[in-house]
Amino acid sequence: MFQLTGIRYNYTSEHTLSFPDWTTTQGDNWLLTGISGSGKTTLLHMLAGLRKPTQGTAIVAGTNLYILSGSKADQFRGKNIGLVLQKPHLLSVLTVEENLLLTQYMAGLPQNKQRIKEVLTILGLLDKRNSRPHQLSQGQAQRISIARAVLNRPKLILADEPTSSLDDVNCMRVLDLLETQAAACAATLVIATHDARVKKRITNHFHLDSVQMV
Ligand SMILES: Nc1ncnc2c1ncn2[C@@H]1O[C@H](COP(=O)(O)OP(=O)(O)OP(=O)(O)O)[C@@H](O)[C@H]1O
Repeated sequence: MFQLTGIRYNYTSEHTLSFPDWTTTQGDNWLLTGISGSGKTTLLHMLAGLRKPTQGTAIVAGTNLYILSGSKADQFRGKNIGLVLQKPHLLSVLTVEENLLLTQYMAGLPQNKQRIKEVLTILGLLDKRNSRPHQLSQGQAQRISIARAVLNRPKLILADEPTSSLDDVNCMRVLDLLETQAAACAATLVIATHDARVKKRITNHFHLDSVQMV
């Protein structure tokens, strides 16, 4: 599904992160683990095309990610990659439904309120479609960010510490949602986490050994 080769990232000239190569198959679920500072978030951002590595290539869904730029990169990401970040990053001036319409628009897809209704129904949030982000609980906002990530039926879903601030019940609920929604899209799912509760559930592990500095 994706293939990362020879990836390095420089935050500064003295600070280069070097990542092992990584290949996944469509529909696999993966855990991305490693101690704090080992580069999990940096790697997820590169997989999403939000950061370009200093060296290396990423083929995602058959496309060479880093040769895309501008609106082409945005549209590719919007159609093919669903992102669940630590904080939901919903636009506060828009309602839940408007945030999701924006997700379709950014991907260059036609407005599809029926699909929004379907996803909100699956996630138990249809009654929140006219709410603004500040009117949601933390758990509800987290589920909206999952709704946004799966809305365009991506081929790859990336989640960065999606459960770290959740209690056990909500942790399992979020994992169930991520797994079932990824399966429904036949997407590859990558969850970056420190959370031992998540580690028990997913068998494929990609571990960043230590801070990979060269
Ligand atoms: N904006 C930045 N400028 C300089 N260095 C950075 C920046 N962001 C991250 N780093 C460094 O890059 C390394 C990897 O950071 P990253 O956030 O990817 O790690 P992580 O494994 O996700 O950590 P955590 O588990 O604590 O979230 C760390 O050494 C960090 O200090």
